[in-house]
Amino acid sequence: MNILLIGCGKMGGAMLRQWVRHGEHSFTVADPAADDLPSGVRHVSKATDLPSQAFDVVMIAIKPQAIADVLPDYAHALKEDGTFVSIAAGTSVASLENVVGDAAIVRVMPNMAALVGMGVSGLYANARCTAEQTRQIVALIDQTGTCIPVDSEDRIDRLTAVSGSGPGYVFELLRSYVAAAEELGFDHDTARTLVFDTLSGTVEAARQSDQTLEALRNSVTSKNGTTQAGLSALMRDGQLDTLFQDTLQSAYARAVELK
Ligand SMILES: NC(=O)C1=CN([C@@H]2O[C@H](COP(=O)(O)OP(=O)(O)OC[C@H]3O[C@@H](n4cnc5c(N)ncnc54)[C@H](OP(=O)(O)O)[C@@H]3O)[C@@H](O)[C@H]2O)C=CC1
Ligand SMILES: O=C(O)[C@@H]1CCC=N1
Repeated sequence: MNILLIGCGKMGGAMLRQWVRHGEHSFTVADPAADDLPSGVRHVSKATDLPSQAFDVVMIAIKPQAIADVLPDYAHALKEDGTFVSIAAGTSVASLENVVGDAAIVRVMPNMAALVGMGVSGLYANARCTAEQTRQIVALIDQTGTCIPVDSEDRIDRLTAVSGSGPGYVFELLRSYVAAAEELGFDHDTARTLVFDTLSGTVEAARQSDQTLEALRNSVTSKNGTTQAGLSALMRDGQLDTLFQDTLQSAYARAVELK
């Protein structure tokens, strides 16, 4: 497919690098600020540099607040049977239709793990998308990690709170965990290795196990042992659950505000 990427910042740039690595599609980037693009990617800095109806996919990867101003200039570049794909948080299909009219529109919510080809994305296609258009976009997003199609737009906003914003929570957890390991006397590099390997090894063990997460936790918690002492400080009589619930609800509420 011939794909136009509007905005090539942190998220669009991460996905683009995976797509280029797969080598299946042609890309043009429209972003005045973009430099250091992968080789083979075309760059335009003005919408007027683009021919009409040249692209199978126009991918919107700018900030939600900029879409209404920027997208109208690029809408002419999509083929009549092409697909608009938006990765913007919140911005609804209805808001996008207000800008581009009645069109095939797919909302995708990726996450920053796409940087290493391990992203997880939700995908919602509006009623104007044919089965073939949806299949093509699912296959495209699969190249950045895992793609999970959902059948309601609200699911995309909920998924934004879980996995779209998820790397932000995980980076912060890692920062705090590493800082605590340093407080306990480890140098920074050793603290990073201990925490990162504990995290990634434990996630993999959980993925490969058929036991519940609660059973796995209990299996490493000796009665009156060190893990029990640590966990009772971490869980604080249910406050950890409340903290995660508040975190996800706050992110979801913001996605709804951005509609
Ligand atoms: N970051 C993340 O983890 C995730 C982000 N998203 C969504 O992805 C979108 C982009 O976010 P993110 O990559 O973080 O943001 P960035 O600011 O890193 O990227 C946006 C890019 O668009 C460029 N841009 C601004 N105006 C224009 C224009 N008129 N034409 C073309 N390009 C323009 C910006 O340039 P300049 O910097 O000069 O303004 C920048 O390079 C957002 O809608 C966000 O909701 C979704 C999931 C995860
Ligand atoms: O913080 C944001 O709004 C974007 C969308 C999901 C992750 N980052």
